[in-house]
Amino acid sequence: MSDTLARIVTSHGKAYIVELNDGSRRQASTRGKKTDYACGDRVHIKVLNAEQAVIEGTETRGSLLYRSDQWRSKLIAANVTQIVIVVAPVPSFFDELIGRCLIAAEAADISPLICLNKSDLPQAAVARERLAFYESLGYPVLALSALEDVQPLRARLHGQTSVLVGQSGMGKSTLTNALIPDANARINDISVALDSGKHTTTHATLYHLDEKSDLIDSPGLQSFGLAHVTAEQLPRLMPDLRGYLGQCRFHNCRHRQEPGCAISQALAEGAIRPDRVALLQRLQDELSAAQSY
Ligand SMILES: Nc1nc2c(ncn2[C@@H]2O[C@H](COP(=O)(O)OP(=O)(O)OP(=O)(O)O)[C@@H](O)[C@H]2O)c(=O)[nH]1
Ligand SMILES: [Zn+2]
Repeated sequence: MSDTLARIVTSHGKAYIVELNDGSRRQASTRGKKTDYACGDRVHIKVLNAEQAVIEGTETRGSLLYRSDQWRSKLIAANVTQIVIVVAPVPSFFDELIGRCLIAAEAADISPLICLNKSDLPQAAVARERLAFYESLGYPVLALSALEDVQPLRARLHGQTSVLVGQSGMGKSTLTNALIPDANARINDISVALDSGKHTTTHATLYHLDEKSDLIDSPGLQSFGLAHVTAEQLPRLMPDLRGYLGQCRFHNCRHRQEPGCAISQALAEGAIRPDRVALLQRLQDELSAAQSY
């Protein structure tokens, strides 16, 4: 038995697969009831034999993505450096989801990339115009067609550990399959290896795109909540609102009906979009509800 470093490449309930530096893999379990490990975690393990290992602890994480709602929060991916928000002209995408993903990325200190897929469709021009707003906030937008060529995206994934997020129908699976041709087959192998007959739906898998680039795929990443952000933090995570912080008359301003609110004033003057203030207020309300549980 020896102590060594490894990376969690699959998490599936309490069962994990870890990859050692030599590229070999082991099924791994944790000590006791400890389950707060995530796909992408760099961990210390004790190798038991050619098939099995025990996870002893994790290295400090560069970032951590949660899936959270009012009631609970679950780790899904660690050490992610980039969130790719996949949108498409058809079906139409929601600014709400883009806004939430961008805030989550800011909160976790992960770079976001907005990827406009299906740019082969005629409706792509209108979608591009809608996305110009996010570009004006400083977020990169990449237009491509998963059916024609994923190379532009592959180039943007280089040197990163990325995750794809997006509404259903935007083309995440098509993109993933184009980037990792045998992804489905590998997921089946993993399910067989880890699933002892039970149905465990939450799993995340890390794929190597090349020596320096990884892609984490997780069904739980299609939408992730923001319950780990505080209501007060929110405007700081929105680049168009950030500049007004500290300018309201009251230091604990909630940016609603308060007199002397810099955000309300900017809204009245047309300097901020109404849907962005509406998103701020909706998230504030959701977070207050979650925190009172
Ligand atoms: N025209 C066009 N169609 C595409 C493109 N990429 C994906 N599609 C189509 O869009 C539909 C949805 O693609 P999926 O990859 O299943 O979308 P998804 O985001 O994984 O959706 P869920 O599985 O529901 O989460 C399919 O019919 C694809 O063939 C593209 O670049 N151009
Ligand atoms: Zn205010």
